[in-house]
Amino acid sequence: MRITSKPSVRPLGRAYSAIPLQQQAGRRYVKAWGSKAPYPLLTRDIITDAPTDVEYDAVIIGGGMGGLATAAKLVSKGASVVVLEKYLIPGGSAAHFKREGYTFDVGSSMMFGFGDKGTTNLITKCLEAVGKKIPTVPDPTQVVYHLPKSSRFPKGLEVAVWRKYEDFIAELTERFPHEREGIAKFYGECWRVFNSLNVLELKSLEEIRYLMNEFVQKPVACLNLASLLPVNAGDVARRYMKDPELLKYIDIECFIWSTVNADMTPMISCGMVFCDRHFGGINYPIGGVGRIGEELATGIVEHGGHVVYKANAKEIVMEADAQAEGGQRAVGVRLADGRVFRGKTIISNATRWDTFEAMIGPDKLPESEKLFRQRYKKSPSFFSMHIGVKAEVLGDEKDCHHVLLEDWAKMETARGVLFVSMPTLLDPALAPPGHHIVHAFTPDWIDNWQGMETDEYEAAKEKLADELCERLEALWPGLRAAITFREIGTPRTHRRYLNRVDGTYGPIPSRRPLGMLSMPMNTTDIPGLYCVGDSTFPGQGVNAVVFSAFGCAHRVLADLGREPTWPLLDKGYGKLLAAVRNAA
Ligand SMILES: NC(=O)c1ccc[n+]([C@@H]2O[C@H](COP(=O)([O-])OP(=O)(O)OC[C@H]3O[C@@H](n4cnc5c(N)ncnc54)[C@H](O)[C@@H]3O)[C@@H](O)[C@H]2O)c1
Ligand SMILES: CC(C)=CCC/C(C)=C/C=C/C(C)=C/C=C/C(C)=C/C=C/C=C(C)/C=C/C=C(C)/C=C/C=C(\C)CCC=C(C)C
Repeated sequence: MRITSKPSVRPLGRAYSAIPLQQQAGRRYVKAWGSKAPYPLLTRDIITDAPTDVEYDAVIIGGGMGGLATAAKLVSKGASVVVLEKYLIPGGSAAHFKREGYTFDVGSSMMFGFGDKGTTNLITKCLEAVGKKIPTVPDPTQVVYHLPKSSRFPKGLEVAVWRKYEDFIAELTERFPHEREGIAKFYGECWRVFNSLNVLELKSLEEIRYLMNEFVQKPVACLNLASLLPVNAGDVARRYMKDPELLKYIDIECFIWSTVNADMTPMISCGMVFCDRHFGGINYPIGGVGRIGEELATGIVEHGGHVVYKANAKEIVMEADAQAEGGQRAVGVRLADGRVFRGKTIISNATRWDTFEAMIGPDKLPESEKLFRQRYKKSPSFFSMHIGVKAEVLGDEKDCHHVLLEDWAKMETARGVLFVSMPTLLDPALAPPGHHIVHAFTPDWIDNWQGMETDEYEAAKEKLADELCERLEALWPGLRAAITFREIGTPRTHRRYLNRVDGTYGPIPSRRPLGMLSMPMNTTDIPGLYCVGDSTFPGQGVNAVVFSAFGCAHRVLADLGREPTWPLLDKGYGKLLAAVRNAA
């Protein structure tokens, strides 16, 4: 057994440079190693420059899903765009990396938004914007829960969330037969949300002309959503269900994607997640999650945009502007190497903390940002193990995603919930023949990893990884002995390679929120500066971040005069929206 302990995200390894290069879309690509499929993967031969003597319509800091999806929508409308990515590959926390024949997803492998109907299939739609499509494999389940033992469930509560809604409801009702009606009503409310979302054209809620049109054309859907904006899932769940164990189940249903319990989770997000998994389904992109970012980056370049790697944004350049509120405007981005990219608009895909504190200055925080920091705090990061195992240890396992929790009291504590993704059950070419990938991760705080000497840090990583492997053995006995490769990442790894302060995955409410009302959208109090990604409405998750990108691109296009708007009304509406958000 070979166990290594290296950072989980690094440049593509040496093995890949030996593979014959293909020229595609003006860039260099290699064929994926160990696979016959023609997946293009960026090599180290990457693009590191773009013109600095022009003013772009948009300069985007960060090539995560938020930045790339915004760029894709903008270039598809003819805007000139440059994406500045600090790292060597596109995709951010939704990228992938290769080791010894394995293609590992950096984050989890559970992909929403890949459906082929409705309006909420946002990943399909943003790929389409730049003429791309990725084949996917349907996941038979979203997730299988392995939850704590109790007097009613002496072996533990196990629930599979089947792709087919009726199968899932039948399984949950079988576990809680006395709550048949409540279960149907709660998930029925989720469908009311989803069906409303799934008829709207999803664009910027900060643009009045679009919003009024949607209200006129789909009044019932819009009123439904408006009434649910301040509502949290826990309140709706308790309205219909009484069994404390079932309510805990609803908590973990929310926790696995919001990292908070149902009382802190907005009902609209809940409706989106709990129904899209059955409507569009969970679908895995063949070749790995990182294919999404790669295809988007290629499409952006094909549409005349630029994606620049090794571009470390250090400062958002401001200039005096008598027309702008506050007298200053964001006009460019200065990189660590001194280059300045100027733009009519500047969009940051970095977290709010990395954007405002690090690139503008903690002493220049607008009031709205101070308020945001009182209401939201950084979500935990993750401790993650990317493991290669001999295939036989998984037996006849079919389900890609599992969640393990042995004690309800630990659900919201560090290292409590253990998440598992095994994407090779859907795309075997991601591992060498006869092997599978087991990616196990658990929420963790950076504080647990600070102030350690290197040896102590390495030993702590190995110790925790061993403990998690032991927990996995409850489901797959013999797993430890079947490991052929193991690579460990801590919150420090996430901070370092994803440029996220404390390794956080975005904001979580620090007090009970009014649903989504107080989440900031894409505009900021700094004229010319927009934010996109998981620290904007509606929060964490690839599909959520892509929605934030659709909103951002639409708002920017309206401000550039490339989408119709009603300027006077629009301005007043923007102010009203900000006032409601700040008061919420
Ligand atoms: N469903 C899933 O399984 C899954 C998997 C992975 C990720 N996710 C979600 O994706 C979301 C993240 O998406 P996102 O787009 O908001 O963020 P991201 O972290 O993925 O992307 C941000 C990008 O900005 C870059 N960046 C940061 N600072 C920079 C700087 N100063 N200069 C240049 N580049 C810089 C980073 O390198 C990164 O590529 C997370 O919330 C997570 O929940 C979900
Ligand atoms: C006035 C105003 C403002 C308004 C009016 C009314 C209206 C019209 C409204 C509207 C609204 C809207 C449109 C909204 C929207 C929303 C949305 C789209 C949302 C979305 C969401 C999503 C989400 C949240 C998602 C998420 C996901 C995730 C996070 C995932 C993750 C995963 C994981 C991590 C897990 C894993 C697991 C394992 C491995 C097991």
